[in-house]
Amino acid sequence: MATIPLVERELSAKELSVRPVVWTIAGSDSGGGAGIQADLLTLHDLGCHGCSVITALTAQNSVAVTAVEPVSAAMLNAQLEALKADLYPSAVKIGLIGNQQQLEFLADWLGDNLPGVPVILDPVMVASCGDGLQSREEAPETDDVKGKPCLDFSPFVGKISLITPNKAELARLTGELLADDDALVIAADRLWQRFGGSVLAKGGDCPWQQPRAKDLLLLGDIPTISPLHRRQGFWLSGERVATAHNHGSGCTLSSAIAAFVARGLVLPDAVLLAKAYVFEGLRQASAVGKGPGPLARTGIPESLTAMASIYPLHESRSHRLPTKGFTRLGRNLGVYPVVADIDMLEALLEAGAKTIQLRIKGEIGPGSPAEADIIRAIELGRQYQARVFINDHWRLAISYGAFGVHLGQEDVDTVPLDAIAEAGMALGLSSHGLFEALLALELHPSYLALGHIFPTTTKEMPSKPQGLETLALLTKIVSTAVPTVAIGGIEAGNLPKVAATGVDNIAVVRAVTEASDPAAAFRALADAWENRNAR
Ligand SMILES: Cc1ncc(COP(=O)(O)OP(=O)(O)O)c(N)n1
Ligand SMILES: Cc1ncsc1CCOP(=O)(O)O
Ligand SMILES: [Mg+2]
Repeated sequence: MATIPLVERELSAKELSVRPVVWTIAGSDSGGGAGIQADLLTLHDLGCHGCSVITALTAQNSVAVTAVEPVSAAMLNAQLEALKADLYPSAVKIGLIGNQQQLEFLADWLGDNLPGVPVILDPVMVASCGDGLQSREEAPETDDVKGKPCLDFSPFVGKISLITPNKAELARLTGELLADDDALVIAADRLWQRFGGSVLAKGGDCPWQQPRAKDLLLLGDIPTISPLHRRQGFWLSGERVATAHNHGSGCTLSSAIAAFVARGLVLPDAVLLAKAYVFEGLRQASAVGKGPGPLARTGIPESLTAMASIYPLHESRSHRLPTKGFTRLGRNLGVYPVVADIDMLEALLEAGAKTIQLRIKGEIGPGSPAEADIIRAIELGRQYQARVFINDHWRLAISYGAFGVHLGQEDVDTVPLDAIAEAGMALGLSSHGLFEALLALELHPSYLALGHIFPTTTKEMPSKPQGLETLALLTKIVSTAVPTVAIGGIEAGNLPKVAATGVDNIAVVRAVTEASDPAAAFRALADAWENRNAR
């Protein structure tokens, strides 16, 4: 099936026809900076086809909201039914809801008609110019952000994937007075417990967060992310952009999240990309009217500098950052076989492998044959002057002076990384998507594995295959910082397409281990990889 490339912005007519459909259910901003207008610009810019369900008309410009008029219940229903009949969505973003009656209707309608479709709810209550956006009787004018919520969002409980309140909205939704990060965490947690799904509590309007702004991401029980990160909280810390031109930033963020989710990214990856998109949009924003101007539309973010830094809420990995760095490697590691058998490891070294991994799963007892294999693999590495990585068994790797260790995300919280660095060893880390890649980068590994690219039977994976487009995007984002290794389902037939993503290296299991002649299969892959740019 043709898809729209995540990294190339020139789209062919065919690619345009495969844009995923995303609905924005929101208010019209006559000024063009926020609401439906911002959402449609965002969705188009991010390769989606945006459809709109208008909840309310607002008369506004860049300095004030002068009138708000909810559409009738019949009109709301007609828009939803028209779209459902022909333009079924891959994701839905909800912004301004005109009144309580609309809210209740929407919650029921979405539950009944779009089961399983991801819904991103931006609980819009106040425009960036400070004016309330619900009709007057719904939102009595007040400066007190702790006041009663304008709307009762409880009909959405259990029906949304993500809710994205800013500080003022979080305060109103929870009735909490928010004056510091501790209060923000408590309030976001309450919302999380109440709504299910995930919460992104935005910190841009938290005056105490200086010089960086931090959003709190509380992830729900998402089956397609690592169990390690389900029901966990993370701070996403980003540079504040000094600009007055931020009109529609919340709308842009939530519609960008919906766009990336519709394009198949898991929620935490979609949130990070959307945050980077808003960051770039703010950096390049300029005035249109007399007040705050709209964000620029700058396409899918590809730069590491636009990405937020991630810190687990309950534990900072930073204190485990080794003072000594891990061995630095050049970009080119050669085709990287991952094997469980010591004789095969030797045969592949003989065939010219310069980077190789011994991957023996399970406990290894002292004096066991598996321990002997690890010792032998390390010796062979010295003999053949190759980079031999030991998977998982870091104690043995340190004891016998291996070149390096390969660890998964689940290991980095328990393994003393200092000991690996102090031993002068290299560290390879796994990642399954952007969120994990950025988490891993905080530890400055020697290389970063990006997987799994294609379906694999070698290992049971909770995540979906990343595919070539995501691999290309991840490579663009991280490869300025670390050598990259693609893994998962890679073999001679798909090697040219993998090479075209720009990833630095490939790692393979079955393509070598299941070949009738593993050494010959390795040599053929190595030859194809070395000559990848010559074809
Ligand atoms: C090069 C390379 N990339 C990824 C992995 C996977 O490692 P991990 O996530 O620790 O899973 P296991 O291999 O331990 O099952 C790898 N081994 N090598
Ligand atoms: C260990 C591992 N980690 C991510 S994918 C994978 C297995 C890759 O094996 P194969 O090359 O046989 O698909
Ligand atoms: Mg492992």
